[in-house]
Amino acid sequence: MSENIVWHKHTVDKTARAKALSQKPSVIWLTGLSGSGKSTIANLLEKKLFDEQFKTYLLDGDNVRHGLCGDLGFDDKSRVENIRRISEVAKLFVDSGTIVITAFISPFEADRSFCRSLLQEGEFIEVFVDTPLEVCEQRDPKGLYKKARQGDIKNFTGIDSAYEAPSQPEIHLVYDDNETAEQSAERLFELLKNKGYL
Ligand SMILES: Nc1ncnc2c1ncn2[C@@H]1O[C@H](COP(=O)(O)OS(=O)(=O)O)[C@@H](OP(=O)(O)O)[C@H]1O
Ligand SMILES: Nc1ncnc2c1ncn2[C@@H]1O[C@H](COP(=O)(O)OP(=O)(O)O)[C@@H](O)[C@H]1O
Repeated sequence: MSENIVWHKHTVDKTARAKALSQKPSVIWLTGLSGSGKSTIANLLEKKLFDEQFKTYLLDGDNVRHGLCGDLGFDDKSRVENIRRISEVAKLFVDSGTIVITAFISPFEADRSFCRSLLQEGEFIEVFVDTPLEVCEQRDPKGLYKKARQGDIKNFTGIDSAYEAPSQPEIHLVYDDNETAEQSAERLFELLKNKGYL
C-alpha cells in the first residue's frame, strides 16, 4: 500500500520534456473488436507520425500480453487488470513527453474511463475502430473467431464475452467497405490533425 510512500517531484517534468520534443504528449487509445483493424491502423498511424518527426510509442495487445501482462487471461477480471496496467504504463509514457498509441480491445467503458482519469484534460483521445462483428469474423486474421465458434476458445469478445462500445469517443472511425487499411490510417491521421490533437 502507498500510505508510507512519498511522491518525489522531479526538476525535469512533463512540461519540460514536451517542450524539448515540440509536441503535445497524449494517448491515442484505439478500441474495437478483435480483427477490427486496431493493430494494423495503429502501426500505419505510428509510421506516419514517426515520419513527421513525432516521438511515439505503440503499445499493442498481443505484444504486451507476451511480457507485462503475460500472466493474464481473458476472463473479465483479467481484462480489467490488463487495461489497468496498460493505463499506468501509458501515463508514464505521457509523462516522458511521448505520443502513445494503444491497440487493445479494451471492452469495458469503465476501464477506458480509468485511463482517461489518470491523464489531464485533452490527453486521452479515444478512437472507436467501429468495424461490425460480421466483417471482423469474415476477416478472422488469426483464425480465432473460427475457434471461438467451435468452442475451442472461451470468453471471446463479441461471441461469449461483452464489448461495450464507446458512447462518446473523440474519434469514431466508422467502417468503410471500400477502404484499405492504409486509407483508414490516413483518415485517422487527418482527423487527429483537423481536431487539433497533434
Ligand atoms: N478470448 C479472447 N478474446 C479476445 N481476444 C483474444 C482472446 N483470446 C486470445 N485473444 C487475442 O488477444 C488479443 C486481445 O488482447 P487485448 O489485451 O487487446 O484484450 S483486452 O483488452 O484485455 O480485452 C486479441 O488480439 P486482436 O485480435 O489484435 O484484438 C486476440 O488475438
Ligand atoms: N480498412 C482496414 N483497416 C484495418 N484493417 C483492415 C482494413 N481492411 C482490411 N483489413 C485487414 O483486417 C485485419 C485486421 O486485423 P488487425 O489489425 O490485427 O485487427 P485487430 O488488431 O483489431 O485485431 C488485417 O488483416 C488487415 O489487413
